[in-house]
Amino acid sequence: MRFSLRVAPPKIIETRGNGVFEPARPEPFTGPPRDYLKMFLLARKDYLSVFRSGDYRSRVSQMRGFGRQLVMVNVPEQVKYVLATRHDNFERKSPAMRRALEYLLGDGLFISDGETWKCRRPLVSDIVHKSRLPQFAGHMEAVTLDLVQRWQGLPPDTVIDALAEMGGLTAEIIARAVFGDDIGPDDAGEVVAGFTSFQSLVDNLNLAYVAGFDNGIPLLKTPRLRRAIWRVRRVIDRIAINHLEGRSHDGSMLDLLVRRQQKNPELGLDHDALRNEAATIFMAGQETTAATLTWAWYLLANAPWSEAALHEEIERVCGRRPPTLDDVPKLEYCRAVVEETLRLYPPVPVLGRQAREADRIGSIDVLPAAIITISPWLLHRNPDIWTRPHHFVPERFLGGWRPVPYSYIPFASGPRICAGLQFGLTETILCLAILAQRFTVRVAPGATVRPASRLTLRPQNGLPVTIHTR
Ligand code: HEM
Repeated sequence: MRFSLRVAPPKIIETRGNGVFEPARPEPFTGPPRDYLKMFLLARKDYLSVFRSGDYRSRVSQMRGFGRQLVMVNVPEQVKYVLATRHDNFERKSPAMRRALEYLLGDGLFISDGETWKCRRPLVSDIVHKSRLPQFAGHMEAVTLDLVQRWQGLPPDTVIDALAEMGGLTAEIIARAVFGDDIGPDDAGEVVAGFTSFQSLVDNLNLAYVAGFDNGIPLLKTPRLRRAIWRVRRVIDRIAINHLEGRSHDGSMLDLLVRRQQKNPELGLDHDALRNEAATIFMAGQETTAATLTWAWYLLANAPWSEAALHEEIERVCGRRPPTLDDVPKLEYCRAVVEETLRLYPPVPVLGRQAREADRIGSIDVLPAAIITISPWLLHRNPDIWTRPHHFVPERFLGGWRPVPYSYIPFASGPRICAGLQFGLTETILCLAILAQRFTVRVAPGATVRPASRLTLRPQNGLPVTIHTR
């Protein structure tokens, strides 16, 4: 008899018809409660496949094994408790997240904590601040209009991967904002491919934590992992070095960081720290917006009534001239599509934290070093909070309606809220409007869409689409 450690992924639920679209999601897990091996094997590849239907409801629950405690929080008030009220006790990322990203990001803001995070957070928030949006929006508009030209030259019915296309688009935008440089499609493609391969190689879980190491242990650097890291870092390092050696003064984010350090040497940002922060902003800002745009195309392609409302709004607000930053506040429906996309497919579907000290969340006593997970995926589909939780209904975000506090957190919340929230939201709305004005996007016949959560939530095998000029 052959013993295999492979487990079949869950089936996908996806329904459409009569003006209703329920987009792809995995069937809830139904295995026995203590089938830890199966759950472990599934979670390594995709967290979403171990959620049971009960996990979607409002509750704080826990699992214990090998002396370790995993607490899952799916109640808005308790989400507030963890992310805001007791931030000091829960600010630290889970060992799995820290270990998964440390080779790429070093001590960059996304995975740092304690004094390093406290010192760098105001610095990074300042250089990506919304007051700088007019400068960044110039890059967003220019790069998207280049893509319009490229798509116009595609032979009819060419099948392309929307995830790779959106990855290239957002890589060029964020590269120009962070490095002030045009990295060009080849280097952008290299970064996107490197990060895709990196994601497929790192585990969602760090087994060493379960074996008693509170901080997990570093990942094994296999030749494939080394190569994936090298592909990303080679591009980022080359551009960063130009700045660090004083060859670029262009008002880019890295340029500002270098100047802040020169003015305030007590910040102690050495060469590596500057490069790590630049790489962090690049990675945090590229992958998330690319995934959001990709999911938005998938949703619109399957909801023609929503696509028509979007086209009508763009025409009413902009006529035939390309949308710009000034139009963004008027593109209310477009914003609603993006907000609903972030509800259904939050690019960071699981926020993992580690308790410093003992604490109490709801009625559960939390042990030091316990892992706390808050899943925007579960929270955003909680039937106790949302009506039609699995359906695509952008209209719910119209007319100034706002969700229950701490029930909608695609950018997290509290002191560690996404530093690039305004950048990311504006970029997604603007790119979507510019492209949707000129094209409709259709999912290629026969393509199956399977959402899979590794570091970010993306369609597992990309999103094959055809592009049609309007
Ligand atoms: C749709 C787009 C985006 C989404 C959904 C998103 C989401 C998030 C989330 C959920 C976190 C917190 C993760 C955690 O607590 O574990 C985060 C952190 C962060 N994001 Fe974003 N992000 C987006 C775009 C951006 C952009 C465009 C930038 C930069 C220009 C950026 C920079 C950062 C940084 C630096 C952090 C770390 C903040 C800290 O730990 O203090 N993000 N983002």
